[in-house]
Amino acid sequence: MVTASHGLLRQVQSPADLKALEPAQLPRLADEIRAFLIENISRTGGHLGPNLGVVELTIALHRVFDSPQDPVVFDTGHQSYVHKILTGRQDAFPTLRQKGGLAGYPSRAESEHDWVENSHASTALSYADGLAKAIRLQHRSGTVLAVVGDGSLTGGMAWEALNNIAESTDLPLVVLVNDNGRSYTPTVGGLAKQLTSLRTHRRYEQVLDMVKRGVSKAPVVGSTAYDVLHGVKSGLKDVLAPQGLFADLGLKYIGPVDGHDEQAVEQALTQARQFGGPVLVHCLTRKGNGFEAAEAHEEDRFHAVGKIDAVTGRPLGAPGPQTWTDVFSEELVRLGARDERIVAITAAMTYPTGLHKFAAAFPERFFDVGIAEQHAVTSAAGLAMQGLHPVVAVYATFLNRAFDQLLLDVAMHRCGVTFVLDRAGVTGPDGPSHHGMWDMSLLQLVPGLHLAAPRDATRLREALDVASQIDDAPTVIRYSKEAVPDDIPAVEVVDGLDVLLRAETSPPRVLLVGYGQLVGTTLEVGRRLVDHGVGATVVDPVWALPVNPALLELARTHELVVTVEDNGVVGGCGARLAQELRQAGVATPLREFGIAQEFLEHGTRAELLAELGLAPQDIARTVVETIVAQESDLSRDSAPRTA
Ligand SMILES: Cc1ncc(C[n+]2csc(CCOP(=O)(O)OP(=O)(O)O)c2C)c(N)n1
Ligand SMILES: CC(=O)[C@@H](O)[C@H](O)COP(=O)(O)O
Ligand SMILES: [Mg+2]
Repeated sequence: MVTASHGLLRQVQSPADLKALEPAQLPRLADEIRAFLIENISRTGGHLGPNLGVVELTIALHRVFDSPQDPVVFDTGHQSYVHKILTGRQDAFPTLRQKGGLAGYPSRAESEHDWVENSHASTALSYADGLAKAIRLQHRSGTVLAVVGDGSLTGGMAWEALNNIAESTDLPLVVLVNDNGRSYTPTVGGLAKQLTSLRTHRRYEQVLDMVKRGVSKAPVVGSTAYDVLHGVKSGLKDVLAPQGLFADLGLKYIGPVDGHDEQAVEQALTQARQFGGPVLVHCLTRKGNGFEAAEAHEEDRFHAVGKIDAVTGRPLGAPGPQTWTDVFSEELVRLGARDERIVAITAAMTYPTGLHKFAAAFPERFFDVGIAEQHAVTSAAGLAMQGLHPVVAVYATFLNRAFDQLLLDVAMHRCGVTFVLDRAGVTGPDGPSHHGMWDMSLLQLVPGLHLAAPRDATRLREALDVASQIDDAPTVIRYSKEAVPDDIPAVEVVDGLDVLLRAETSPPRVLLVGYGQLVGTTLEVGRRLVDHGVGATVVDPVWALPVNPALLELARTHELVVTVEDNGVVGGCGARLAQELRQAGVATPLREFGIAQEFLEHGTRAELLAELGLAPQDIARTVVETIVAQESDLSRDSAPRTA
């Protein structure tokens, strides 16, 4: 939404328009962008805090660099709204993160100025390394700018890239570190300490002031504050040893620069771009800057908000229903009180995964490792080897990058580690790299792994208890982003299978196997079939892996098996059950329903599930069509063959 108070902003529809502005106009532009962000994101929801923190530095980078000839890459991409505002997409903001609307991350389909769409952190420097090498190799002009947050720098990939970048002297690459001291919560680890020391060193503040006042005539590029101080006849007596993580790695470093002083950032980026080799510009910013409610929000500075009041920042509407995360959060504290072997690990997502209650109750048994899922998993293996039972809580999609660690560091060593995958299945507004649609397919490859997809809170609690007692293999519990449904009781239990609906007709025709959040849908399908006179049995194995042999026996007595899961269909639980049926010689055909194995755009979870044909009525219709087709095949095959 663009109002009259955005007069100056309306004039800026491209980086060229931005470059044409006088420096004296930029503070007003920054104010208008902040107002625009608050007005729009308070209505749509989104990453308000991160974007309020990058207003000035995004203005500066688009005045210094010539996008898209100079590729600008955002790490994680959640902080690219200002970039979008300045590259001709202001009018689309009322559609942010909505189906068919503006993506919440860079989108190559939206703009030539967008490069990286993956919302998984710590990738930007590797992309930038490749982009810069290509420019150099092809003797093209252009300098790559990578914008990376302090949190994303705690990811291993970032250091793999820095290790390569640091050895080069002529790579056309500038790294802008957006250091606001936080991921959601304050950034952890030695890196955070290093950044803090750079940020708070007494002399650096004076250097900061000098750079700001333009006192320093000495080239600040390629030097630490030590050289700047030496080069400046400013009477400063102290000298600073060339210090700091980045300088020690051999990277040219400029900073720290006040990331809310647009001219200071412009000056630093100008010098860095001219240098002709890799330079790291360290900008200090505040997440949520300019919105009091965000800056005061202790938990995460409005990292990701729903619809809120644009003045007070308070959530609009009544508080939502209990979520899966809420149930897990409380149950883990109970489990931790009962079993002191339980320890918990997060990868910089304490609150989003619900571990904050466990952390408060058992601070010495809680570990935040930063955005470092691979490290989290193998560290968990170490904890398990010493007799503890780690619970690693991550969003399902982020486990992808730690698959090798789970397979070989945990499972091969028969370590009892429990993985709790939040946001499993279709998530919605965060788009293709956020849907938790890969884990069931990946994890069914892991020998010995147990995977539970609870259908309700009671099953989640039970699964967590069972998992905590399995100490010779990985256990996985997955649940979606939605509210937790009311309990769905079993009408009977057959060899570990929860029977939710027993066919009245004899023989029963369709065996419906539901998994996790879609068990409710599966039960609704069963009821529709029964209403149409098709005998249906509905079961929930709860533990999808290993496959319960009782499913194979039940399948023998039905004409068709139907599986319904909130996971990609390729390699999903349906595919795995079909394989087990074949291996057991059970000829009953199986029809899988799940997420099409494609990159799904953003939208609401309900919209996307319906689009995938996972609404109960659609599944029921397809099942009836399948049954009818089977009947006609049967009658054709059994009809006497005419000569
Ligand atoms: C691999 C991975 N793990 C977790 C996340 C969830 N996540 C999104 S943004 C974020 C914090 C990023 O912090 P930082 O890089 O400092 O950026 P800021 O939000 O502070 O601008 C996290 C943990 C993610 N996107 N990718
Ligand atoms: C950018 C990122 O990875 C997270 O901030 C994500 O957007 C949060 O998703 P939820 O809103 O589902 O917690
Ligand atoms: Mg940060």
